[in-house]
Amino acid sequence: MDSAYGGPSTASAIASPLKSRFSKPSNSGIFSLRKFSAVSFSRRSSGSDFKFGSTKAIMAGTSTPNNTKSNKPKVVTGPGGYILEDVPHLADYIDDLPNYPNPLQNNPAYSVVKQYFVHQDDTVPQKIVVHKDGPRGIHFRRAGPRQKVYFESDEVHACIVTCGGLCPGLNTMIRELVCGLYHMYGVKKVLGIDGGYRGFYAKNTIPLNPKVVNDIHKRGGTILGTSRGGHDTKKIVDSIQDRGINQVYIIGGDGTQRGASVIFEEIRRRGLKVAVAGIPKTIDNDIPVIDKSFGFDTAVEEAQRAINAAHVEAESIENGIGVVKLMGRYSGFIAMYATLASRDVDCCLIPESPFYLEGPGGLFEFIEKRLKEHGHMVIVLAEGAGQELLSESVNSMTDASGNKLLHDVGLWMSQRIKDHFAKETKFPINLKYIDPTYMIRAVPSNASDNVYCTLLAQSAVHGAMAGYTGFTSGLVNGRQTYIPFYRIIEKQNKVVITDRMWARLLSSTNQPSFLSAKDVEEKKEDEPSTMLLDDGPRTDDSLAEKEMSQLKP
Ligand SMILES: Nc1ncnc2c1ncn2[C@@H]1O[C@H](COP(=O)(O)OP(=O)(O)OP(=O)(O)O)[C@@H](O)[C@H]1O
Ligand SMILES: O=P(O)(O)OC[C@H]1O[C@](O)(CO)[C@@H](O)[C@@H]1O
Ligand SMILES: [Mg+2]
Repeated sequence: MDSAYGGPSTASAIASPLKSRFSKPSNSGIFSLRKFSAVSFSRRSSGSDFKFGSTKAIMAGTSTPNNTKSNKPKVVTGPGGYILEDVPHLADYIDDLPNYPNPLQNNPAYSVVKQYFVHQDDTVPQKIVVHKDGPRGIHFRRAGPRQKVYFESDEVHACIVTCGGLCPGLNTMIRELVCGLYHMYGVKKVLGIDGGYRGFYAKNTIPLNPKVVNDIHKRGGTILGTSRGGHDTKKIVDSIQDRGINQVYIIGGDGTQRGASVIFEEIRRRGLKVAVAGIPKTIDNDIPVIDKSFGFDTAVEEAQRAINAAHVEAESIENGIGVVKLMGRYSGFIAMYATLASRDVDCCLIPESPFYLEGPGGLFEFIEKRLKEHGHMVIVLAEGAGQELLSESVNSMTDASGNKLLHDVGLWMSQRIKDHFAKETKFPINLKYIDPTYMIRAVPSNASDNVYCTLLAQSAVHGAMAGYTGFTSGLVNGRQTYIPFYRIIEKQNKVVITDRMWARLLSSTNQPSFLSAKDVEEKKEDEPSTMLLDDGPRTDDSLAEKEMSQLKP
């Protein structure tokens, strides 16, 4: 046990934060660079630096091939419009870094698995729907164990930190990282950072081992604690350096991944042999590129309970209306998926889809129509929906991380509906408002998220052991990948209301779209397509695509 900056501290000071939290109860889709092997192929043994025939390894934004000490995106191009947006490697900026055979090859559990090791050239396409003559597009490095590792097991000193809001699965993720490090690679030194980024320099650390984390996945929250704000890059990296930490696992949402990216840049600037791995966490599912974030499935499932209660209340009384508010600050994924899953919802309102209350085609008109048809209805709204309608009193306050604080749209909406039907139409309604937001976020992860956490955690460990750094471990088209930070932080994932998924929702609820034909045209021009389980064209991106086209002669 050690305290901030590595000094000793009393056991009780360290134990207390942990104690209090403890006391609460085959290759389809994979594109391989080997397909280019007809042309000459070579690779430096120490790093991830490509040179093969017609495929060029370059840093986007520069015209200098193999400029690996640059902090520009690492992009490899190949025939047919193939682009690999690669992740940094420690050997890119540390010369003569030794490598070692992966200890997993002596582990009976793994050595019997045929092709257990991922080929170093396996990559995963971001876009799986392609046209016959279209470019192959952007790919990411496939995650998984490599033949060679760049850390000896007893040299590794790992740390884990959880930042931002809670999300189902945080404890599972911590558990799987610890167990993955211990059981797969024999790593014995793993520290938990207490209370988010600020814990690097302001708090004590928590020693972690498989025994300590054994059943934490059964509890919601995070045994490490979390926080917003408090990111001081210099102090964090000083602390990493002072403690001799050489693998940093950072679990958090978009803000956290931004923080991880600047930590990585500072570590690279100092030339430290420290691998930085991000693991995307967010109940809102607002992180781009990845199929979905862990905890999202659990949130959608848990939301069903609230929607069901709202439905039971609404149908038990004349002209009953159940209003349920779900999380989703800027992205309405939970509301959209909970609505699609439940089938009891008559209207779903999300931040991406503007709506209005009064007049023809407005929400009040729709409510009256639905009540006359069915006698009851359920409205689900994401917390960020309709904030512009409350704009007389725009909330300019932010939380410690700089996220805008929102008004309670659920309460506001409920009152507006009550007022409208009481004063203006004299149409008697019975409205019940349910806000299950924090209850949903605080539950333990479900079975599917637990499995997902295992995959993400093990991929992150394999990546760090293999010397990759500055990456987020993420699922792309159902495959584990390593994604460079700049792709994860460049924008937020949002529901695209001109995509098929939102159209499916509209046809399922039969609610108005609140959009005119002109609005739809404008939206189509503005927006990329939805990233979650949608088979529409993925027209988002691309920093690299743009940069690559600028590089073309
Ligand atoms: N641009 C940034 N640079 C450095 N650190 C950042 C940046 N943005 C956010 N952070 C830090 O990341 C941490 C988490 O950020 P935030 O509170 O926005 O949550 P998040 O990771 O986005 O998760 P969620 O939104 O799902 O709750 C905070 O400690 C914050 O200070
Ligand atoms: O109240 P808190 O804990 O700061 O966070 C609330 C926010 O966190 C989120 O759950 C994202 O993690 C948002 O949906 C929500 O707006
Ligand atoms: Mg966020």
